[in-house]
Order: sequence, then C-alpha cells, then structure tokens
Amino acid sequence: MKLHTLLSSLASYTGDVSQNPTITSIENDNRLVQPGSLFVCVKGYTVDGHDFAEAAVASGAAAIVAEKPLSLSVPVIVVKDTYRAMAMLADKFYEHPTQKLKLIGITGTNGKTTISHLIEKLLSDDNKKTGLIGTMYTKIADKIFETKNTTPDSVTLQKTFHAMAEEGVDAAVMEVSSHALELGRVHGCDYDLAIFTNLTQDHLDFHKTMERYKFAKSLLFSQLGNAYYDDKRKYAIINVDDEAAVDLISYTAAHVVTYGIDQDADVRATDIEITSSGTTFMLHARGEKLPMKLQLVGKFSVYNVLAAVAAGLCLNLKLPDIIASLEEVKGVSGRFELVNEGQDYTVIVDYAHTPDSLENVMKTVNEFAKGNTFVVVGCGGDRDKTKRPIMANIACEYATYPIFTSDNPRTEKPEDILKDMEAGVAGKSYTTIIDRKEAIYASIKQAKPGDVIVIAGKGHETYQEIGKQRFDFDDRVIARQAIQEQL
Ligand SMILES: CC(=O)N[C@H]1[C@@H](OP(=O)(O)OP(=O)(O)OC[C@H]2O[C@@H](n3ccc(=O)[nH]c3=O)[C@H](O)[C@@H]2O)O[C@H](CO)[C@@H](O)[C@@H]1O[C@H](C)C(=O)N[C@@H](C)C(=O)N[C@H](CCC(=O)O)C(=O)O
Ligand SMILES: Nc1ncnc2c1ncn2[C@@H]1O[C@H](COP(=O)(O)OP(=O)(O)OP(=O)(O)O)[C@@H](O)[C@H]1O
Ligand SMILES: N[C@H](CCC[C@H](N)C(=O)O)C(=O)O
Ligand SMILES: [Mg+2]
Repeated sequence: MKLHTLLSSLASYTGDVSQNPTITSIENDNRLVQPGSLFVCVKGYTVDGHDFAEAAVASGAAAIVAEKPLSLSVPVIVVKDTYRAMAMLADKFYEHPTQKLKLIGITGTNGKTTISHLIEKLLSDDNKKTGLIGTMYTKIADKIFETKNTTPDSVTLQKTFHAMAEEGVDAAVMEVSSHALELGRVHGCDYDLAIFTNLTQDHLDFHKTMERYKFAKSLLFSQLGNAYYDDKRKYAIINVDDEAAVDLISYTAAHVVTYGIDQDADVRATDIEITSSGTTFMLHARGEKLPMKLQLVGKFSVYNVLAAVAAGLCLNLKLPDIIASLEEVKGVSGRFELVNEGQDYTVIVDYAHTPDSLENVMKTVNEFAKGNTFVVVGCGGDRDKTKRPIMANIACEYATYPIFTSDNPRTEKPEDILKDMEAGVAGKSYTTIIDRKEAIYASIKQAKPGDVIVIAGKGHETYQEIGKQRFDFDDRVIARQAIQEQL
C-alpha cells in the first residue's frame, strides 16, 4: 500500500511527506522491520521506541511514525499519540478486517476466557467458521497460534483479523483486557457485540484505582457505536448483578441486553442447584422458562453461561439450540478442571488469580465438600501487590488447610510475595511452602477421603515464570504424579 493511501486513515499529522514509498508492513519493533516497513515509535513501559528509529531505517524502514520530529533519511510522520495512530494505520493497512466478520468482545475481571469458549462453541455448532483471541491462544478456524498477551497490540490484532477474513472466518470472539482498552490496542475494531462480565479488584498496579479500572472497561461500550440498521445491530450484553452495570449501560448507545441471577434481567437464572459434577437452573429468556443442566460447576459458571445465552440470542441463534450446545460443554482447560486418577478425594486445578475468583471457587467447593478443604495458592510477581493479603485472607476464610506458595514470581523474590500474602492473615492458621511442586505434594499427602483440594492461580499454564525465564510446570501434571504416588 502506498504511504499516502495509508496516511488517509489519520485525521491529522505533520512532517515532510513529499515521498510516497510503498509500505510492505507496519511494525513497532525494529527487530521485525523489513525493507519497506513503516516503523511506529511507541513509548513503552520499559523503553522508548523512538530510540530504535535509526536502527529501523538501517533495516530498511521506508517511513517512520513518531511523536516528535526525527532527523532521518525517510519520511517522518509526526502524530500526537503513536498508540492511537498505530491502530488506525493497522486497520487501514489490513483493509478494515473487522468489518468483514462478526466481532464479539468480552471484557471484565473474570470469566472472559470461559465465555469466549462458550460462544465459540455456539457458533461452531451453528456451522460457522470461527476465530478466537484470548489468554490461552489465538485460533483461526482449526489452527492454533501462541500469544503473549490476552489482547495483542493493534498491529498483531489487525493482522490476525486479516488472516481470519482471508480464511473465511464468519465470526471472531475475543477477550478485551483492560490494559488493551487503556492502551488503545483495540481502537479501530468494529465490534458487533460487547459483553461485560464483572468488575472486582485486579491490576491496580496498572490502573491505580478501581474508578480508573472501571473507566478502562467502559471504553469497550463507548467504542461499540450505535448502528441500528437491522443487518448491523450492535448489542451491549451486561451483567446487571454487578454494580458497575449502571455506568456501563449509560456509556453505550447500542441495544442493551442484561443478564443476571440476583436482579431482574433479560436473560436470568433462578432455582440454581450446585453439585460437584454440575449445576442445574431455570433459564428465563425472551418470554420462555426452560430448565438447563450444565456440566460446569458453580454460580460463577451460571453467569458465564447466561452471557453466552444472551450472545447467542443476539446472534440470532435459537434458544433450544443454544441450550443444547451449552449443556454439552464439559469445561474449559484449567478452569475448575478435575484431576481424577480414581482417588477418593477431589483435586481441582483452577485459574483463580484474583480475590473474587478465589472466593467464588472456594465458596463453590464448600457447597459440596464432604470433608476438609485445602487451597494451594500464590500470587503473581510484578502484578497488583494489594491483592496479595486479600487473597491470603480468603484462602484462610474458606479452606480448612490453606497452603501459600509461589505462582509466577517473575522478577520479584518469592519470599517477598509470600510475606505480602502473610501480612493479611496474622494470627490465622496456614502453611507456607515456597516451592509450588512441594506445596502440591504436601496437600495431596494430607488428603483424606471426601476432602477437596483446590490448586489455584495457574490453571492452563504449562510454565512457571521465575526471573525472566519460563520453566516447564503444569499444576495438572504435578497433581497427577502426586496422586499416583499416594495410590
Ligand atoms: C504493561 C504492558 O502492557 N506492556 C506491554 C508493552 O510492553 P512495554 O510497554 O514494556 O514495551 P517496551 O519493551 O517498553 O517497548 C516499547 C516499544 O519499543 C519497541 N522496541 C523495544 C525494544 C527493542 O529492541 N526494539 C523496539 O523496537 C517495542 O516493540 C515497543 O513498541 O507492549 C508489549 C508489546 O505490545 C506487550 O507485550 C507488553 O505486555 C507485557 C508482556 C505484559 O505483561 N502485559 C500485561 C500487563 C498485559 O497487557 N496484560 C493484559 C491483561 C491480562 C489479563 O486479562 O489479566 C493482556 O492483555 O495481556
Ligand atoms: N463469571 C465469573 N465470575 C467470577 N469468577 C469467575 C467467573 N468465571 C470464571 N471465574 C473464575 O476466574 C478464573 C479465571 O476465569 P477466566 O479465565 O474465564 O477469566 P478471564 O477473565 O479470562 O481471566 P484473565 O483476566 O486472566 O484472562 C476461573 O478459573 C474461575 O476461578
Ligand atoms: N493475565 C493475568 C494472568 C495472571 C495469572 C497468574 N498465574 C499470574 O501469573 O499472576 C496477568 O498477566 O496478570
Ligand atoms: Mg482470559
């Protein structure tokens, strides 16, 4: 694409654009620049991309987008905000890919990965070709690609949508993290449905206050737009049991569909019954009242299913088909995943890494545990420190035997993270075992018939990040080994 054509996506810029080179790709990392690339200089949290502009030109960059004039041999286009400009340029370069498919965005503290998989199942059961972008991977039809972030940067994102459109994908479902919203990674995405799960404490290291965190989430709903044409309706699907709902509804001009359990809602569950193997409830939607029998466990799973039902209805699927598809779902990898080697106690690996998710999971297991409960839990390094004592407190409140251990310490000292956790539970009874493998083994060695062990925080992760290195580590594999050694 010619530079001038690409620049038509920007509302304003300065700089000498007398040359009009052909642009072959957009990059924000100089190490990926090829001859003909447009290099966008982004001020990051670690380094400033402007410092790599010269290196980008040396690698063949045909033009630079920056926030200040730079003296270089190629055109330098100066904009106020390179994050925002990069998203617009990427959308243009990849020919507005999100206008070529249905796009469903899910935001909220917990439940995004789960709901995205539920909706993908609804769509593929309706014979649609699907795409998925989220914490575990990016999926284009049947092909799976590794991802670094839950929501990638805008160039990777638009490139992925372009690949989806080329592959003939009908609908893409994606997790939209609050970081992505705050950093404008999703500017330029044309969403058809936006879903809000819940807002509870996480990521305060990044957003600083809950108000600011809520504001970031709200950006998805203000971005949704207000097209009311019958073939391009926009829907905001909102959990009304969460107190942020009122604000989020006020930010959108799209159609609003609510879901909930405690409050009256367009899609609602009543008469919920939870066992260790599933959940039943009555589903109320569009004037109908139908029973549902899930293989997923817990009240939080009912919320996720209600969000998926609401999405299915907005996508014009039939209620009986939606119910049949969702009743088939056995679970999502690392979310309330049972490790069953025939032992007479229950072992659950779950991705709870926030206070709210830990509390939900522990409340759920307490509803069916016949014996004692254990929780093996840690907190991630280089992340919100204020959630550490709260999570420790929840562990002590809901488990008979809380065991504190390491999650992904990253560049922090594991001992320091554990000290932050312990600060929340002075005088309470708990055990601390720094090594996660030893902690898992300790819980399994002590388990008696009827007990429930929850191994929380890492779910599907197959690594442990210590320092800047990732080591092979899978809670499910370790738990299985430990159980077998006891049998
Ligand atoms: C705080 C944050 O979001 N950081 C993201 C950010 O990194 P950064 O600001 O540190 O980037 P940087 O290293 O300073 O580099 C600045 C610029 O210089 C460029 N550069 C850098 C070095 C070089 O040699 N050459 C070069 O050109 C970089 O490509 C970049 O454009 O930009 C990177 C590239 O897009 C992201 O991968 C990175 O996410 C890091 C890995 C991260 O941990 N992010 C987390 C906090 C995050 O975003 N999490 C959310 C939510 C998860 C959830 O739902 O719970 C997510 O969406 O994943
Ligand atoms: N609707 C929900 N409400 C509260 N907790 C939930 C809900 N759904 C799932 N959880 C809990 O949160 C954990 C993470 O779920 P999931 O991966 O679906 O959320 P996420 O929003 O994608 O998380 P992340 O921000 O890490 O991407 C689960 O393992 C479970 O403990
Ligand atoms: N997307 C979340 C995942 C946290 C998972 C947990 N195991 C941790 O490392 O803190 C984050 O990056 O904050
Ligand atoms: Mg996720």
